[in-house]
Amino acid sequence: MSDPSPAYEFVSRAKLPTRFGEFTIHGFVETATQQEHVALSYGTWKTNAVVPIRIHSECLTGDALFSTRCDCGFQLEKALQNIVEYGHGVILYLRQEGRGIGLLNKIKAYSLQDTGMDTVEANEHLGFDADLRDYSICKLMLDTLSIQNVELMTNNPKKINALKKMGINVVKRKPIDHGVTDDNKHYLMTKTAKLGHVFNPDKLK
Ligand SMILES: Nc1nc2c(ncn2[C@@H]2O[C@H](COP(=O)(O)OP(=O)(O)OP(=O)(O)O)[C@@H](O)[C@H]2O)c(=O)[nH]1
Repeated sequence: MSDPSPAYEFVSRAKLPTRFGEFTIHGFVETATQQEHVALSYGTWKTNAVVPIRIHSECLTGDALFSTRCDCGFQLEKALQNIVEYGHGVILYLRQEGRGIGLLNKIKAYSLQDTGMDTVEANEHLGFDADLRDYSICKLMLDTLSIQNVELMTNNPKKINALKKMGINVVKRKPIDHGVTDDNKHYLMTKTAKLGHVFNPDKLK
């Protein structure tokens, strides 16, 4: 009997010079949905090294359109800088916009937040769970990049648990609490109170 088709596949890689330094971009696809994801790697490492990584969920508004409603763009920039300063590392950029509800639903959720709901209430009002993300593609990405041990840049314990469950050794968490603005303070407080995020309370004053 032939093997069932894999859930995810590596497709191709290429150089990606950026404002921060020269990365390599690695493309992956989810076979069932054809959803595309990328990993950005910088530098080299030995297989058993502890590699600094960030798992970053797509946020078109923050990552590409300079929105200050969230901290996403600031975190992405800081992670790229950290990796270049460190000399090597990886961003796993997952195309799970709006914590998995998609761009247009995120705009609907923003619209509800403009009327006073918080980020969790808005998702639920639209009929979604607060967080629909799935991190399983990270295993193929990390295997493809020969990474077993990581230092994870995050404030989100769910990402740590997801990596541990897939057998990745999370040696350390590096907080990434950059980019607090008057526009996103309430959002970050809600994530801390309702979504389990670990955030330095002094930064939210
Ligand atoms: N539904 C919804 N999604 C949002 C909102 N604001 C930002 N997002 C999405 O939230 C996700 C944030 O992703 P990340 O920054 O990787 O994840 P995180 O859970 O904040 O964890 P860390 O940043 O690693 O601490 C992105 O997919 C954004 O598009 C919002 O108000 N509603």
